[in-house]
Amino acid sequence: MGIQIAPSILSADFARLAEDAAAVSNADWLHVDVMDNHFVPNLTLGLPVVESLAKAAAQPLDCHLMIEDPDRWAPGYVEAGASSVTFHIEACRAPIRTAREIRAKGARAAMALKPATPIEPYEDILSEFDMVLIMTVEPGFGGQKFLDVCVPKIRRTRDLVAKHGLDIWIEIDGGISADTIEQCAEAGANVFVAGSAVYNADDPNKMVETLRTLATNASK
Ligand SMILES: O=C(CO)[C@@H](O)[C@H](O)COP(=O)(O)O
Ligand SMILES: [Co+2]
Repeated sequence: MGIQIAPSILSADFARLAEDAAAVSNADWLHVDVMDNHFVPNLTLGLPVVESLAKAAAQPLDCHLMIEDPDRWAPGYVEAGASSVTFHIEACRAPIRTAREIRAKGARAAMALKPATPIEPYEDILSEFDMVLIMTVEPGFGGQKFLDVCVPKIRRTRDLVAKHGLDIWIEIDGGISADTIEQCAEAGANVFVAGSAVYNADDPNKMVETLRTLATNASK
C-alpha cells in the first residue's frame, strides 16, 4: 500500500500547469480538483485541461470530481487520461455502476466523503472501490483549516477495510501540512493530498519529502 503524496494543483498557477507539475517531480500523483460551481461553490477546470495535463505531466493524475452528475462525467475523465477518478458519493445516483465503468476503462475508482458524511452506510459497496477519499475540509477551496473532527472517520474506515480483508487506499484531502499529516497517518490514511502546504513552500519538492517522511514515521 505505501505512503503516497499527491500535491493539489488547485494551489498551482493555472497558466503554468506543466511547469508546476514538474516542480513536484517527487510526488506520486498530481491531484486535480474538478469543480462545477454546483456541487461546490467554485469553478475550476474540466476534461480539456485534464487531457492536456495528462500528456504534459510525468505523474499520474488523481482526479477529484466535485461535480453534480458524476454518473455522466466520471468515465470521461479516464478517457482524458486520469489514472484515478474520485467522485462524491453524495452526488452519485448509481455509485456501483459508476465505479465499475471507471474500472472497466482502466483507472482506479474512488468514493469521496464530505466531512459530515459517514462511511458506515457504504460498508457493503466498499469492495467496488480502490480508494476512499475522506475530506478534512468542506470541499470547494484550497487553504482551509484542517477539521480534526474527521480523524475518527479515518480510523473507522481503516477498520472496515481490514474487517473485509480489502486492499483499499485511504486518501485525506484538506488542510494537510507538516502539522496535521501525522495524526492522519496514525489513524490509517496512506494517500495525502496537499495543495497550499506544497505550492506555498519555498521548495515544493522538499515539502513533498518532508510530508512523506512524517507520514511514513507516523504510520509505523
Ligand atoms: O479538494 C480540495 C478542496 O476542495 C483540495 O484538494 C484542496 O485543493 C486542498 O488544498 P489544501 O487544503 O491542501 O490547501
Ligand atoms: Co481535492
